[in-house]
Amino acid sequence: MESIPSSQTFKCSPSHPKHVVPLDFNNVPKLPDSHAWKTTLPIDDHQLIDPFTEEPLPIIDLAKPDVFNLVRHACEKWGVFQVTNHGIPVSFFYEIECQTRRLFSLPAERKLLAVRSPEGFTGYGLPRISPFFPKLMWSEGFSIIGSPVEHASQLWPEDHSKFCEVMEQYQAKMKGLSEKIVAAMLSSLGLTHEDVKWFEPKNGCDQTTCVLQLNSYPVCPDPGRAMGLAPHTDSSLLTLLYQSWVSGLQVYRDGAGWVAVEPVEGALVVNVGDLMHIVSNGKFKPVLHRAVVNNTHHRVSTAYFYGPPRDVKVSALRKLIDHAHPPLYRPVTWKEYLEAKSKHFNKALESIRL
Ligand SMILES: O=C(O)CCC(=O)C(=O)O
Ligand SMILES: [Fe+2]
Repeated sequence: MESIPSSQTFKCSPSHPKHVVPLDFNNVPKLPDSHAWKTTLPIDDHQLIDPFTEEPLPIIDLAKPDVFNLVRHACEKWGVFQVTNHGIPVSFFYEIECQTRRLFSLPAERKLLAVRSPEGFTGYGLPRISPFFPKLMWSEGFSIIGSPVEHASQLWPEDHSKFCEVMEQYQAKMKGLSEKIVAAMLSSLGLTHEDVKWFEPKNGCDQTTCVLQLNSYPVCPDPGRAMGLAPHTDSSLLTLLYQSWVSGLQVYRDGAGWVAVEPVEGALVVNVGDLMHIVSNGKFKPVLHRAVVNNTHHRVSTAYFYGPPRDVKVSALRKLIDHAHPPLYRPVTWKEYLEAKSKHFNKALESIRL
């Protein structure tokens, strides 16, 4: 069984200049040294069930009557589950996948027209976690907050309206579903609407700034030595991930190693993020996950990072605190937490621990 490769060992000080652009993956016949990770990553060394409990990764039908129990179990034991019956038609996922593939199939020089600026949050570029690792990842991304029109018009001066329309519709659908799943997570802990008023829009004004991240993992000449996306937890309350039909996502189970999250048609993967861990006062675990690559299929995924309104201080919910369970972390806004993450990465939670 593979020991956990890097979440414990990677450096917390950025070792790359911040503004490095992705490779032109189509023109690299051999894995360059910059992208060859030291350890061979046995990509087949993962399992489909937890070998200790023999439990498969939970797939939860949101229309089931016992959904709260299932959600609570999944969030406490796994920090990740897949959802079906969520109300978003499969045809819509095909549209988002089609637009995502359309973007990443553009020639490298065109994608570079929409590159994310060093201080920016949106546009085309490397995975944001790249500075924390000694090697580069075999992937490229495109980040969207709200309307993607600014960068999309750089990619397709004449022909970006369909892309923008699909991306905006997708964000609206993901937001609605995220609200529903967060409510289910909190209800599963015995909390009511009254206990969690903070994630509702104030004065009719919605101040959430969720991020839609399109990921692309091109076909790789040496997948056993490359890394698609290095191990990390998400900084969100939760993340909704659509991973198309190509496998690649793996989650880490303590003592058991990496477990593959196999694509299920029409299902979405739900990751518990760091902020949900704070809100639940440690009851729900943020899932450590990574993406591996392959030498036959170009994989894409879309990750929607859902968080609280910008100015809200996130802290353990009052009903979850008592003498035996004091608050574990100091209150932080999403912005403050992202700053901690960009400085301390996998030690960010520790850095706000009380
Ligand atoms: O592509 C995947 O399966 C994982 C993506 C992911 O973890 C992320 O974008 O944070
Ligand atoms: Fe992630």
